[in-house]
Amino acid sequence: MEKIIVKGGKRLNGSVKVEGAKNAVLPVITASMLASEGESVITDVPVLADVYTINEVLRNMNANVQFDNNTVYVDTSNQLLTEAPFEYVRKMRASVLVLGPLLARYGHAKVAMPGGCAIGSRPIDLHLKGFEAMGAHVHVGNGYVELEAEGRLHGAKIYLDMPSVGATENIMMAAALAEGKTIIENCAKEPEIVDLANFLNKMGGKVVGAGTETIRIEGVEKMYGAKHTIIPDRVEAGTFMVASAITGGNILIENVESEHFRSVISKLEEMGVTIFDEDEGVRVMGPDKLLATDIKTLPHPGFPTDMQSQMMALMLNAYGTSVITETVFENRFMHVEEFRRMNAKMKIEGRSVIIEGPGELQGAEVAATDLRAAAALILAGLRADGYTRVTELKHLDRGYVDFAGKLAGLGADIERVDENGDQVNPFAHVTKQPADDDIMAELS
Ligand SMILES: CC(=O)N[C@H]1[C@@H](OP(=O)(O)OP(=O)(O)OC[C@H]2O[C@@H](n3ccc(=O)[nH]c3=O)[C@H](O)[C@@H]2O)O[C@H](CO)[C@@H](O)[C@@H]1O
Ligand SMILES: C=C(OP(=O)(O)O)C(=O)O
Repeated sequence: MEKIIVKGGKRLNGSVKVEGAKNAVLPVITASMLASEGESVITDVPVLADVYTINEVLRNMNANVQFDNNTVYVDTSNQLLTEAPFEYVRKMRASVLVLGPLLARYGHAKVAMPGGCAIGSRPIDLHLKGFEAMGAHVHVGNGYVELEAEGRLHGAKIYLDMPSVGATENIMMAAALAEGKTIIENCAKEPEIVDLANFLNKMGGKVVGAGTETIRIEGVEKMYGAKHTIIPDRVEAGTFMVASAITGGNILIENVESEHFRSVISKLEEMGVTIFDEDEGVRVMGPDKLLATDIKTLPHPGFPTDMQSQMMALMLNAYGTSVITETVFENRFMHVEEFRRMNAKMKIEGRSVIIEGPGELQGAEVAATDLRAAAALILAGLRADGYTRVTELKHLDRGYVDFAGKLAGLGADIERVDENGDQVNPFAHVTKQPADDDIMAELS
């Protein structure tokens, strides 16, 4: 079993480049299935396990997909199959994002029903309600959800009970090829939604209002492959900001859109971190003494749930009482038990965690419970006394490209080893690009 071993105590220094956003590239790759003519060329694609998974999903549906040099080429001009089996949805919930494009293009889509996961029950009822409003029949049974429409979907006015990112994306993609106008109210406003809308428009779609709470889509009859560059990953950027803050470091984070994570910047500043824009990126300097603060996770532009566990690692080192309230996912505190193994003093009260800091964090054997928890445990290890060994790295590899290597490049005492203690870098293939099958086998 691979593990990351980190020895605490080094101040980070230098610069690090952020990848394209995982949560933007997954819907963009599925949206490319809307094209019945021409190839889509998607650049700045991060070399992540989730990208390999979504590429495999598309290939299994008969799409022609190549991934080379951070660029994904998708050609879906031939007839596609309309089913995504359990083996993919089990690996990655975002596989449900094939529903909207397939339904719109073929009037049929069948996908294994995603179950709950380590962060919550995560139903897809809002996606399905949206499809129904556009004329689809929904059948759920034998572990699958199957959608059927007679003829073209029709535009509809859809109010989302909550601003779900996935439901907004799936409905936007379905509406892009529907007949007439769709209005999605109370939709998600995340930067990844705007990125998807921009891509749809390049494909010939007519989407306006992305980034606000109402999106209007005028359906078109046909869409075409398009060129698109993925936005920078705001969660990876935020994770490196915490890495600098927790070590009292001084790092430049390159390839960022700081307006995408204002809420994170403002909380870090409250904790005493110095942050400013430079020509090449954002400079982040950690203070000698971190101050406690409170955060409540919310849909964008509120504080992102995907930064909650990393902030917890930081608050464990801050002076005073910090409170984290998680309102987006009902079960995103699995990492608390792992932090306790590192001698963290904290208690869970309902949907909040109360942290008394600063604790004396000690290195320990810990297991990642989801991808952000994996990063958070490594961040805590950067400051803990002695060695922290983090296992279950399959979670980390879903969302971070060579996290240990990038931290080592900033001066951290960190290595990734296999069961024999030999150093490994699962993303060394970034430069050599072996066959995708080898990478899938390596990552599974
Ligand atoms: C691949 C991707 O982009 N993943 C992100 C996406 O996940 P995802 O798109 O799954 O998250 P949603 O915004 O849909 O979920 C938010 C909340 O809405 C609930 N819900 C959602 C859909 C639905 O039909 N019914 C329902 O009740 C969920 O259980 C959750 O409690 O947004 C989350 C919230 O910012 C992020 O943490 C994930 O990293
Ligand atoms: C929860 C996340 O991703 P996913 O929705 O793919 O599980 C995440 O990126 O933190």
